[in-house]
Formats: sequence, structure tokens, C-alpha cells
Amino acid sequence: MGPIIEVKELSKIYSSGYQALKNINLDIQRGEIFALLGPNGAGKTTLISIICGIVNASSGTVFADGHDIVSDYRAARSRIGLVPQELSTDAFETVWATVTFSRGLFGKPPSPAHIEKVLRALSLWDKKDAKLIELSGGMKRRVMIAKALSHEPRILFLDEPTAGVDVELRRDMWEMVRGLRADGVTIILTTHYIEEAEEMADRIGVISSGEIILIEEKNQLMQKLGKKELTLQLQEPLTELPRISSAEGLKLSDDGTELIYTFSTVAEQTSIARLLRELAEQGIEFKDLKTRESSLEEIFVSLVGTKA
Ligand SMILES: Nc1ncnc2c1ncn2[C@@H]1O[C@H](COP(=O)(O)OP(=O)(O)OP(=O)(O)O)[C@@H](O)[C@H]1O
Repeated sequence: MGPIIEVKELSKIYSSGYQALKNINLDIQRGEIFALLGPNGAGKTTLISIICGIVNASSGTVFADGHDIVSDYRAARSRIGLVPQELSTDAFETVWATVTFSRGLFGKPPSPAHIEKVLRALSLWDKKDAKLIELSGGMKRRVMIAKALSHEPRILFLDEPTAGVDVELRRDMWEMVRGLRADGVTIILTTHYIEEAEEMADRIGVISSGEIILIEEKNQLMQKLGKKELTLQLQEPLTELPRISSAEGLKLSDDGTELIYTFSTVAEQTSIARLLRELAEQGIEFKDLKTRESSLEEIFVSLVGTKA
């Protein structure tokens, strides 16, 4: 079986003339959690909206579970659940009715058992008879997810799932996403919270100005582009950097009490050993040391020059 989503040479020019996507090629593997990162306006929502059939592409093709999203729209769309960024709910419907109705839209036979399972998983069961207007913002967001899961999709898109939600709900959502993955659902999420991608994703794609500039396994990305920082707290402050051959990547703190050494995670052992040896040879002693690894956030900023 091939990838569950295949995007080929996809471009989008809005009627305003603005080109939001430029020749995107992207395969999403079955069962993975894929995080799409990018600064505001990079094209994330446009890409998702095209895959979900809400926006038309200008050129290129998309297959969802083998179905062309244009010529075979219904089959493609039935495979997909979408949790959009904006909450749009029918304020006076009950939770139960709105989620049940969503399932019907995809031509699936009623399944109260499935709806119950979804509502329980999202801690909405005791609210099933409440009208949406009576729910808190976080609960409304859970309802959006319940709607997206109502027809048992194999692919779930989460567009900024945890924007503006509290820490507890964010944790709950991560838990739920992991549970879905365990059931074999493929998950694509966009997020501004790098922490979320770092925590959840198997692979990460970075989109900037309508182009995919990087796709990588998360662990490899962190290893390849990640930097480590070693801080040595000196016994005696220095007035200038020691003259040693491993001075590249070495900085002296403003007050002269710390040496800070930045190195790539790949090159680590040999270069640290050499640095420590050379410092010892110069009689420079330190009383403590600490190391720190760069976060995905820093890697991201180094790639696109701005925050996600
Ligand atoms: N209907 C539209 N007509 C014209 N331009 C649009 C339209 N929708 C989006 N755009 C433009 O396309 C670009 C990509 O927008 P998109 O919403 O896909 O970005 P995004 O990566 O999802 O951003 P954000 O992180 O802010 O949600 C932006 O410059 C936006 O202004």
C-alpha cells in the first residue's frame, strides 16, 4: 500500500493573484503523526483546505487513500476528518444531535455506539444533551473533534488543535491523538506550538512562503540540526577567550565567569574531550558544568528566520 495521502505538484493562486502554494510535493504515510509547521500565512490552512476539498487547487493532484480528491471527491472526503481552526457550531443543537448529524453527512449509517465512544473519549458524555451554546470554549473545541471523528475517518486533520486552550485540555488532546494513532488513524496537525510537534510528531514538514522547505523524521531533524550547549562555570573569571585550537564555537560570558561552548549534536564527544583537555593544559579550571540541547523552536527559527 502506498502513502495514505499523495500530494503532487500542487499550486494555488488565489483570485487576488496571490500564490499561496508553490509546487508542493508531499506524501503522508499510513498511521503516522505528521506535524506541519510554518509561520503565519505560510500556506498551511490552504494546503489542508485543498486536501479536504474546501478550496480548489490551481494545478496539481491529491489522492487520499487512493482516491482523487476532485474526480472521486465523495470517497476521498469520507476518509477524512477535519477539525478546522475556527469553531462553527449550531448553537442551539445538542452535542448528541450535532455529532450524529455530522456522521450522516458522510452517508454512514447511524451508529449510536460509535458516537457514544467518541463522546466518552472526549469527556463529553455528560454533556451529550447540552446545547452547544451552553458549553465552554474548550468543550466546543472537543465537540469539533467529535464531529470530525463521527464518520470514523482514517485520516484526521487538526488545524491548530490547541490554539487558545488550557494546558489540561492540550494534554487531553495529545492523549486522544495518541489513542487514535494506536487505532491506525493517520494524523496531520498544524501548530504554532513547537512543543506540540516535538511531543507528538513522527515526522515534521516545514512550510514557508508556500513552499515545503523541509520534511524529516523528528528525531533525525533534532539530531541533524540540533545544537548542544556546554556551559563551564569557571573557578576564576577570565578577561578574554583562551587561545586554544578548539576556540570555534566558544564564547565567554559578559562577566567572564562562564565559558559557553556550542557544538553540533553529531560531533559531540571528540570536540568536548579536546576542549576540556586544552583548557586543562592552560590551567583553566571550572567548578561546575551544564549542558543543554536546542529545542525544535530554535531549529525552526534558524530555518525560517521567524517563529512558527
Ligand atoms: N481566500 C483568499 N484569498 C486570497 N488570499 C488568501 C485567501 N486565503 C488565504 N490567502 C493568503 O494565502 C496565504 C496563506 O494563507 P494560509 O491561511 O494558508 O496560511 P497559514 O499558514 O494557514 O497561516 P496561519 O498560520 O496564520 O493560519 C496568506 O498570505 C493569506 O493571506
